[in-house]
Amino acid sequence: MELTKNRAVLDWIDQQVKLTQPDQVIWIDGSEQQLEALRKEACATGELHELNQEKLPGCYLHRSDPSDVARVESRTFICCKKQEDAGPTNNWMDPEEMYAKLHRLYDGSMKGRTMYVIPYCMGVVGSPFAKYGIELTDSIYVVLNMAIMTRAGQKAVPYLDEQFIKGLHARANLDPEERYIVQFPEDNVIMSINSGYGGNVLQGKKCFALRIASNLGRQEGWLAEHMLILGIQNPQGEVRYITGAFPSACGKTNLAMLIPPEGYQKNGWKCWCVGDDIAWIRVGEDGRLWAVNPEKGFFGVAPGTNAKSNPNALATTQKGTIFTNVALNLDDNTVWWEKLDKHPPEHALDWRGNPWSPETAQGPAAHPNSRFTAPAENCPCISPEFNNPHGVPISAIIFGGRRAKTAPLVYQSRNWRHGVFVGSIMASEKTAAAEGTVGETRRDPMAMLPFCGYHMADYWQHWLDMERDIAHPPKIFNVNWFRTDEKGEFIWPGFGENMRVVEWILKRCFDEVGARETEIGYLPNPEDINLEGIDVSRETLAGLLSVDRDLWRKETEGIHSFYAQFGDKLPQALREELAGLEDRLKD
Ligand SMILES: Nc1nc2c(ncn2[C@@H]2O[C@H](COP(=O)(O)OP(=O)(O)OP(=O)(O)O)[C@@H](O)[C@H]2O)c(=O)[nH]1
Ligand SMILES: O=C([O-])CC(=O)C(=O)O
Ligand SMILES: [Mn+2]
Repeated sequence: MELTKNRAVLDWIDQQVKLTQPDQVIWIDGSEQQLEALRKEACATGELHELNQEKLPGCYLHRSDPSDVARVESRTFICCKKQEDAGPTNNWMDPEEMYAKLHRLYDGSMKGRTMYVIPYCMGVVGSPFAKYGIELTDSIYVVLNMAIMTRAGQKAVPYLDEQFIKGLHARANLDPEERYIVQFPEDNVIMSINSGYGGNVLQGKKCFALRIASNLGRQEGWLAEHMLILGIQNPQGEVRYITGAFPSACGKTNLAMLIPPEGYQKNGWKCWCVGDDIAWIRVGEDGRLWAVNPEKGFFGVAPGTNAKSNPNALATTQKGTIFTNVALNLDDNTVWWEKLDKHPPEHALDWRGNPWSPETAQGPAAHPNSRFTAPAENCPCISPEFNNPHGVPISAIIFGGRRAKTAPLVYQSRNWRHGVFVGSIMASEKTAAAEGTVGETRRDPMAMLPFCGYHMADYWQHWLDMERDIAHPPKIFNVNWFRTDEKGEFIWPGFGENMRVVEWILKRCFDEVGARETEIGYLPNPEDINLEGIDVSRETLAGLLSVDRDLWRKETEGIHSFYAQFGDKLPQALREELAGLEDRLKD
């Protein structure tokens, strides 16, 4: 039954029904009863596998097509009227041409299938900062994931107005050559086809909350960012919030759920997770930046998650979770992935569904980009502010990536403008979160390369312009947990121990510690990072905090060639920041 009489909504749905020709149309009301019926149906068809309900209540396993396991950046398009508005880092096609192409692909694509209508809200329902959309999909997997990741169903319906975001997804025949993830920012339309993988087809996430929302943020004066939001409570009971932008699979979920080391806990430190992937950030009436997490769940990387690295994430996945492309432990009908524990299951099916055992293994049991979709409310450290419609005030913004060498453990930018520069030159070694060669270094400004829905240079200008409105800007930092030694091993223990760096960052924000000025920004005096209780010597730390002038000179060459593609559009402020850095690196 239709959940609304809103003509604009119904007319648009009618058009999509005519195009895709499903056998039936079902509105998702968000009720547990309806979702449970869909889970049953998906289990009957093999789309989901029910896991051990005693050990993992409400948990299911899904295997995607082996050709469809990560975001496909080469098939992701920003279709605005002028190519120049999409910029050199986005794929572009003329909207009319793209609509024509897509209409051919969607034509009759839902014949014999059901179209589900998912009304949903990004943000807290009814909040002045929330945004609403509808995703039409023929995939139960998408419905069940959207129900975890967004505030979906009846409750979003009264808020669907003229500006609602229109999304259409069809699995079609999963042909990788005809796979398209398309955003039309001028029409607030999202269309994805021939994929069933999360990041491509859970449209609330990257398509809406980043690519479309970054456009809305630019028009309306706010920022949509690929950032975690973390609250840190000190022994005095004050909670301070930081956001962090790291590229995909570079540690946002892990930092967002950080558990302070024992010594810190004894002294009364505690951390709270507000968000692990996306932050919508606005200037508050008090002149500070305030961040909300528009999502309601976590779509997190499974491999590497374990009781030691991220016990909060592991606990979050123990009920009501959908696992995608992990291994199935046949001994007790539970899940397994690399590094979950030391003992791989004796009898297992790998992520493709083929028999797998540690002795005969040809490859990993779980896909390196296998994921869990888990409700945020399961998280033991979920912030009491999680549902606060105004969000939380931000003291620091952290950028970071995987760099084996160049970037030190942490440094602070000189000011907002320099901080925007530091974000714009972010680089990281590629991970399995997207198609392509793992390990190659690529520039990923603000971790937004695949997610910025307009011209990257205009986006930097928007960041620079925001300064005018922020009376009390957060301080901006860069971190790198991933420096390696000669043997290629990580030098810094990372994970919970990153608290030591976060403490220094907060002290800087509240003028509680000094720093030394270097060519690239302010670095900690090594004695100011607490090393109590870890096996890291002062010398090792000094190494992690060193700035190799030769490497940085090479780095500036890389920045030049990266910046070159933006031509005249590159903000003058960033040109000047680069020149300043080069100057300071001269002998
Ligand atoms: N060495 C080291 N590895 C880390 C650290 N934090 C996270 N990782 C590893 O990085 C990988 C991805 O981490 P996540 O926290 O899931 O990454 P994310 O940024 O949330 O990724 P997306 O969901 O793709 O946006 C996992 O394999 C982690 O084990 C750290 O401090 N040190
Ligand atoms: O979108 C996805 O597939 C998961 C994600 O968070 C990312 O890749 O940054
Ligand atoms: Mn992400």
